[in-house]
Amino acid sequence: MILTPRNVLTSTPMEPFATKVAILAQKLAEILAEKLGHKSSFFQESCLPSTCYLRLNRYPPCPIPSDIYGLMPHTDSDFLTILHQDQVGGLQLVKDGQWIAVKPNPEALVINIGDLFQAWSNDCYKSVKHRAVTHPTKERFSAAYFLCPSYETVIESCSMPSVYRKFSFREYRQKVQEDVQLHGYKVGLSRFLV
Ligand SMILES: O=C(O)CCC(=O)C(=O)O
Ligand SMILES: [Fe+2]
Repeated sequence: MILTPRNVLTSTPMEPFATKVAILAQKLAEILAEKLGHKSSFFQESCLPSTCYLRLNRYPPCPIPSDIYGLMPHTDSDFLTILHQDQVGGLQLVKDGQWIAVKPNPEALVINIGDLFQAWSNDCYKSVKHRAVTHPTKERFSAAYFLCPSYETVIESCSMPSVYRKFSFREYRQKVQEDVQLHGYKVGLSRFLV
């Protein structure tokens, strides 16, 4: 289920969560930019309530979890993602070339760097490859908030020489879709190497 700020804010119990994570996402983006020496209003100007969204994931139990992913390995095509997961567990990420499980903690939020922050930071921050595996007997829920810019936003490295050529978010989404249709998987940032 995809919740945009419009439908989130009118009717669901997700409203307080959405409102809080939206503020948190902006703060985190600013802090991460500042760490690189950039005091920037870029994220506030380009990531608007209408361009960010919340995705509610439900993973039904699966009797053959080793054969079927809840969510295929991927990187997120945004600046950053704030993820809340329940106590079941299933999120895994690649660290030093190995898949590792993220210990589930419903009291904590997981922050994932997305492709756009990697490009903007000129590879200082890396978007993390992750996946969700299923559980043989338990249903699992997670909620992910994606800090995304408008399609017109141009992503340009904050330092030189730039690893990636500049591109609009629209161009990025189109390339991802094209690759998925053509090859069955997302290629991602390497398509935009200089
Ligand atoms: O459910 C999870 O743990 C991961 C969700 C996720 O990666 C996504 O929605 O992009
Ligand atoms: Fe993801």
